[in-house]
Amino acid sequence: MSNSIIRVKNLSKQYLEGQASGISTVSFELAAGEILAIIGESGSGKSTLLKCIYGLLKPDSGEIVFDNMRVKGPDEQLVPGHPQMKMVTQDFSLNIYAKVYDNIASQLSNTNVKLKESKTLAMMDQLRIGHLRNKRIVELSGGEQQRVAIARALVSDTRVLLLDEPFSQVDALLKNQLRTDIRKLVAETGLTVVLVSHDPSDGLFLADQLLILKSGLMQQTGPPKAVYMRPDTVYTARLLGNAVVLSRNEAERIGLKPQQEQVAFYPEWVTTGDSPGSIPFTVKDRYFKGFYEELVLERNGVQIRALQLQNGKQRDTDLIGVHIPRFLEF
Ligand SMILES: Nc1ncnc2c1ncn2[C@@H]1O[C@H](COP(=O)(O)OP(=O)(O)OP(=O)(O)O)[C@@H](O)[C@H]1O
Repeated sequence: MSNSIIRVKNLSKQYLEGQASGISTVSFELAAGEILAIIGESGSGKSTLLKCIYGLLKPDSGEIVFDNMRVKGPDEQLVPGHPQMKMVTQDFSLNIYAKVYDNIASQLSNTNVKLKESKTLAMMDQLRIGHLRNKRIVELSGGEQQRVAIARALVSDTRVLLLDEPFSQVDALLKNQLRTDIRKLVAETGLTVVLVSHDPSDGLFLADQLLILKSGLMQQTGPPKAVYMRPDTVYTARLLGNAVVLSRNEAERIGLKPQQEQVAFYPEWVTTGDSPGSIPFTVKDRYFKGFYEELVLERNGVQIRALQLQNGKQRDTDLIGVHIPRFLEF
């Protein structure tokens, strides 16, 4: 990748000698203006990787290169990392008694007061927090504080923004708005973003690239749609789409004919209804989820899950015809 702004090569960081904790030989490249989402279950090493990229943690081996310059760790310089790379953590690290404007403006030097003011106001406009200018941080909601923290991180000509669980403190509606705002910001400014989330939908919606971590090891990277549709491992299929995973024997008991030892499919790949060739399953449970319903289905002692749109056409029957047109093999 010729225009990559961040290159991470064989990065390893173990906290305890001889024990698997931290990350091991992680490598990736990220082009300027792209969003990378690091996704993995709890304890998989997401924060460790982000802290190493930011320069907060000294890796045991490997390197991080920002714009062709090696990022220096905490043992090498007083303020580690790179000045054009900023991180927003879950606690936002804002001065809670100071006003919104001052929290943001404090990131800029006083040598040109007019420029300082115009940059701060422009950044506040971009993040739609201009009306909060004179409010103190303690008077803001979690979502508003999130916007201030991002504005604060970006105001000083930042080129790479690192976000640690950026949506953990906001409700679903606000989360959608913030995710859309971040995408817009990246499209308008060419900003590069690396975000860590335990919620795969953040990565699927926002990212240009996903990096899947398991126990500190990289499982797969690639564009969200490609990784979702062709996961390399059962772990990734479960993580991204809560896939149904069956052994070969179980798969055969519900009429599938796999070649490999494990089969996985997403619940939305299962079609229900009495189409030709469908196989009858017993409906064990129905979970109302709003615009769709999740069904737990059983045949020959094997349970699977399927989704049904709540469009008024579905019937509340105990037996249902099932067709599984596509499945993955591992
Ligand atoms: N300071 C530390 N000392 C010892 N072990 C640590 C330290 N920080 C993290 N670890 C261990 O390293 C592993 C990765 O932790 P990390 O915080 O990077 O995971 P994570 O994917 O960000 O988890 P979560 O989603 O729960 O925040 C875990 O096993 C964790 O217990």
